[in-house]
Order: sequence, then C-alpha cells, then structure tokens
Amino acid sequence: SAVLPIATVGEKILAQHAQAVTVFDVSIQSLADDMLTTMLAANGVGIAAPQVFSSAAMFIMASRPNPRYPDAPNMRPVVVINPRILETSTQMELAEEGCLSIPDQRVKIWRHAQIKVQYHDLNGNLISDILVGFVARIFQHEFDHIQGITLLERSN
Ligand SMILES: O=C(CSC(=O)[C@H](Cc1ccccc1)CC(F)(F)F)c1ccccc1
Ligand SMILES: [Zn+2]
Repeated sequence: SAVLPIATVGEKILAQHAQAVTVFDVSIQSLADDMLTTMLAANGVGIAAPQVFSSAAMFIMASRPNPRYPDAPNMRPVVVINPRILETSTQMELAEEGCLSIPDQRVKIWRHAQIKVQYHDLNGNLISDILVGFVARIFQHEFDHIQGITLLERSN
C-alpha cells in the first residue's frame, strides 16, 4: 500500500464528476488500500478517489472521536462504491468540516442530520444503510467529492 499524492483545490479532477465503478477487481481493491493508507497518513476521517487523482465513484469513511467531534463513533474504515443518497432528513445540522484537499481551512457547513444511503462494497454487494450525525456528515462530504463539489462551493 502506498501513500498517494493528494489533489489540492484548483486541481481540475476535484471539479469533475467521478465515473461509476463497474468491475470489482484487484485494481479497485488496491486503490482502496492506497486510499486508506493515504487517509491514515493524513489523519483524515474520510477520503474520496478524486482526491488521489482517480476519477472513480468510491470513497472511504472512518469516523473516530476527535477534539471537534468528541462523541463521534469509533468505526472501522468503510469502503463505499457507487454511492447513492436515497432519502434525506429535513432536519439539518451545522458543524465545522475540514478537507484534505483544502489544507488549514475549517468551514461551517449545513448537512442533513440523517440520510438513507445505498452503495456497493468491495465485493460488489449492494448495501443499504441509514446514517446519522458525524458519519452522515462524512458520507455527505465524500459524496460531494464524487460530484465534483468541495467545501468552497458549499460554504455559506
Ligand atoms: O482534520 C481533519 C481532516 S479533514 C477530513 O478528514 C475530511 C473528511 C471530513 C472531515 C470532517 C467532516 C466531514 C468530513 C477528509 C476529506 F477531505 F478527504 F474528505 C478532521 C478530522 C476529524 C474531524 C474534522 C476534521
Ligand atoms: Zn474533502
């Protein structure tokens, strides 16, 4: 597993719509492994493929308690492929977010408090889940990256 270079804001790949993953082969597994290594090295709680210059609809989310979100759950990293947001709560929450592609910036962002999501795992199995709180926030942040949206386009 390799630590990959992280695209910073201004790189056009961050503004592109990522491509659906259709083949769940060793190349996707190795990309996921490198993304995990890169995310951990950067001390992040998530990372999306476009951030490591790969235009694939795939991201990793890995919530853990931290000074900003002390009650965040400690979760094993989850690989999310071809994500879809099926339902969103009307209730919104405002909180500060960071982005590995926008170093040294913290932006307050409104996010849905609860979302119903669907995605494929690394084996191509379809997963449905309901996410709340910080994990829902990470999913929405990474989902934006897959659509070519960063915090700078969302900041109020
Ligand atoms: O310093 C970071 C890194 S920023 C981060 O981990 C992004 C994910 C994220 C952080 C906070 C809220 C939502 C998503 C990762 C990115 F940019 F690649 F998507 C951080 C860690 C825990 C809470 C808040 C910030
Ligand atoms: Zn980000």
